[in-house]
Formats: sequence, structure tokens, C-alpha cells
Amino acid sequence: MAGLLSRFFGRERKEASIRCGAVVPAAGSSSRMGQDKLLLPLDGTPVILRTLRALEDCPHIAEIVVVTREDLIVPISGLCREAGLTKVAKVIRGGKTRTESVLAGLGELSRGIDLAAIHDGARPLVSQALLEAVITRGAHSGAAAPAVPVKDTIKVVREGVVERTPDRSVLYAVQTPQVFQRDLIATALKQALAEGAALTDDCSAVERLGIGVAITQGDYCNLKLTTPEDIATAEALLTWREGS
Ligand SMILES: Nc1ccn([C@@H]2O[C@H](COP(=O)(O)OP(=O)(O)OP(=O)(O)O)[C@@H](O)[C@H]2O)c(=O)n1
Ligand SMILES: C[C@](O)(CO)[C@H](O)COP(=O)(O)O
Repeated sequence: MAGLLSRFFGRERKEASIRCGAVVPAAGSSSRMGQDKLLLPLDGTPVILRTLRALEDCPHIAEIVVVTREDLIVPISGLCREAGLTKVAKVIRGGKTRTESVLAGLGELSRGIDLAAIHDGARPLVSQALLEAVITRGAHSGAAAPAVPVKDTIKVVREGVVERTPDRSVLYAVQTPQVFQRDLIATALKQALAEGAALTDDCSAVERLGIGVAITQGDYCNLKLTTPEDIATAEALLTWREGS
């Protein structure tokens, strides 16, 4: 493990020199939303455009690779062009699973970019403060993710019956972007794929290697649009943020 850590985290970085590539998985099927969520207008602006604008505005991000479905390549490329986004280098086809989509995107980042921020296309409300914190931490520690403490009491339920109630004080809901040394996350995801592990986030691949992921402060506003009521929540959050 010490060998792995020194191989991936060996070099100290200075904040000024951070050059991060963003990979945006956007190749999902929106099955829980019931309609294609990435092109849905949120206060008049398509979800994916809000997500990409937030990444474009972050000074640490040098380039963006969007990974999407075949049928969305043209519409998303068009939106980026019309909006004048200059950091979106490629819009490519994704895979059957999120892990495959992320791996495809990592492979398309330019040579010389050795830090990757993986951010869901479906998280359009990510703030500049959150991006700054997690990218800086990822650059220093090799693996970082934003998270928020869970607010509800969580139950482990099997066959409709509560099995146990985990201690809430150690439970966090993890968000994106998740930021990693590029070789580390590529190696971790390839290994997870080869071993047939079904992952719901990218940190899990790194955790499987026994490597710690640092947690930075997440934001309850950085919600992932998953089910229909999330759209109404996101619209309300936008209005609330503009007023504050
Ligand atoms: N094969 C896949 C599956 C998901 N994603 C992306 O991963 C992010 C998080 O996934 P989720 O919100 O679950 O999106 P969907 O997979 O579209 O949703 P669902 O599971 O309800 O179908 C989304 O931006 C989604 O487009 C991807 O790039 N490739
Ligand atoms: C990566 C993620 O957004 C972290 O919260 C989340 O795990 C994606 O999960 P989903 O099953 O694709 O909704």
C-alpha cells in the first residue's frame, strides 16, 4: 500500500499550478426521472449547460470532456458552441454503465493533464466554492470528494423489515465532483470493471484499493437531479440562491 500511495501521491503541488481536466458523465438513461433530464430547462437553461458553465468558470479546470449518449452528442455540442464554452474539448459517446462512461472520458483528456474532476452532468447547481475546495484538496491528497452529513435517520432494511440503525454521526452523502490523480482513478476503475464490481460512484473504486479519499465540505444545494420532484427543488434553490 505504501508503494501505491507514493506512486500516485508522490509529488507536492502548488495551488497556482493546478491544471485539472473535468470528465462529465452524461450518458445515462434518466429512467428514474422518466424523461431526458440533461436537456430539461432549469429556469430556462438546459441542465447540462448549467453544469458545464459552472465547470467552465472554475479557474483550476483547463479542459472538459463530456461523455454522453450517441443521440445527445449533436445537441450537447451545439449548446456548448452557442454558449461560447471554450473549455469543452470533446463530446464523446459513453458506455453501458457510469464507470465505463467515466473511463472513456478519462482516456480523452489531453496528455499533461494529471488531475481529473469527475462531475455528474446531472448536478447543475455545483458552486465555485465547492469546486475550489475539492479540486485543491484532490491536488494535494490524490483523492477527494465533497460530502454532506445525512439529515435523516438511516435504516438498513431487508425484506421490508428494519435490520439495524447505523450511527448517523458517521454517515455522509457523497457528491461530485470527485477529484483524483488521473492514473490512480483510471487504474482503480479498470480494476473494478475487470472484477465485475458494480459501483455507484468513483471513490468506491479507489476505496477498493485500500486508499483513503479525503472529504471536503459538500453543499445541500449540489443535488443530483434524479426523480421528478428534484426539478422543482432545483428551481426553488436557484431562486433562493439568487435572492440571498
Ligand atoms: N451509463 C451511464 C450511466 C450514467 N451516466 C451519468 O452519470 C450521472 C449520474 O447518474 P444518474 O443520475 O443515476 O443518471 P441516469 O443513469 O441517467 O439515471 P437513472 O439511473 O435514473 O437512469 C448522470 O449524469 C448520468 O448521465 C453515464 O454517463 N453513463
Ligand atoms: C456519483 C454520485 O452522484 C455520488 O452521489 C451518485 O452515486 C450517482 O449515483 P446514481 O446511482 O448514478 O444515481
